[in-house]
Amino acid sequence: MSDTTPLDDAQLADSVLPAGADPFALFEEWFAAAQVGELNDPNAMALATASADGAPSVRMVLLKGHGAGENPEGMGGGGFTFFTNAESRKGEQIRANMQAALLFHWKSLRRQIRIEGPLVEVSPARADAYFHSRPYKSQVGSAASDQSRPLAQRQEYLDRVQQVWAAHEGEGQVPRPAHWTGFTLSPRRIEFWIDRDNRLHDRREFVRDGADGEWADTLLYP
Ligand SMILES: Cc1cc2nc3c(=O)[nH]c(=O)nc-3n(C[C@H](O)[C@H](O)[C@H](O)COP(=O)(O)O)c2cc1C
Ligand SMILES: Cc1ncc(COP(=O)(O)O)c(CN)c1O
Repeated sequence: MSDTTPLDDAQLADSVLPAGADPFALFEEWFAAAQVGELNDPNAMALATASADGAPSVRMVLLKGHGAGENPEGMGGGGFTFFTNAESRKGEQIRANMQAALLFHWKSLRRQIRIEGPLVEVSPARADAYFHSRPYKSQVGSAASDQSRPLAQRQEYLDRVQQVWAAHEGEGQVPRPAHWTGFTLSPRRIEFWIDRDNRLHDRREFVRDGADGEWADTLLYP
């Protein structure tokens, strides 16, 4: 027989996602909690892109810049930035269709954030700065990788790694490959989801028309 004990006060409590909140501020709050509560890569997020004809694909990337202070190509309005090889599969999809969706799921916190909007490439100066802030080993690994293209055998990649390593060891940094860059998602929709007992979850979405638009928010049925 099913459990028919009455819902308790915690389950019947109102939403913990305040109406009229600033979604960037709420993101910062949850992201800070994830730094403490999530074991590995609290900045890991799924990045969904789609081909020109609308076929979606998704993979994990790391968030490397975020918040109201992000300034996608001078349009302002904040954003969420990741870096990648623009000649990869995702890079080709982004070139064909400059929009994406991001998903954070912090399992230990039982929280999810979904973010959607157009993408803007970061400036070459910012891509350089981020690329050179990475450890030498990571610079080498990225520069030697034709990300997402077929590799006949792993040794081929390892040989390229050795070559790039030796070529730039003296300077201690690798020139950034022109195709290694970053993109900032300018959010048009941000949704916060928090687990509540018995699947009586709590969701609030924030939407705006443009990078300089006002946020409007509403609760959603879980
Ligand atoms: C936790 C995690 C973080 C990752 N971060 C990145 C990243 O920031 N940039 C990146 O290009 N690939 C990253 N990767 C690898 C991608 O998931 C993916 O394998 C790669 O970018 C190729 O994707 P594509 O073929 O769709 O272009 C990460 C993988 C994991 C599991
Ligand atoms: C291929 C690749 N590129 C980039 C990153 C992002 O991390 P970082 O820039 O800190 O190396 C990762 C992290 N797993 C990765 O696997």
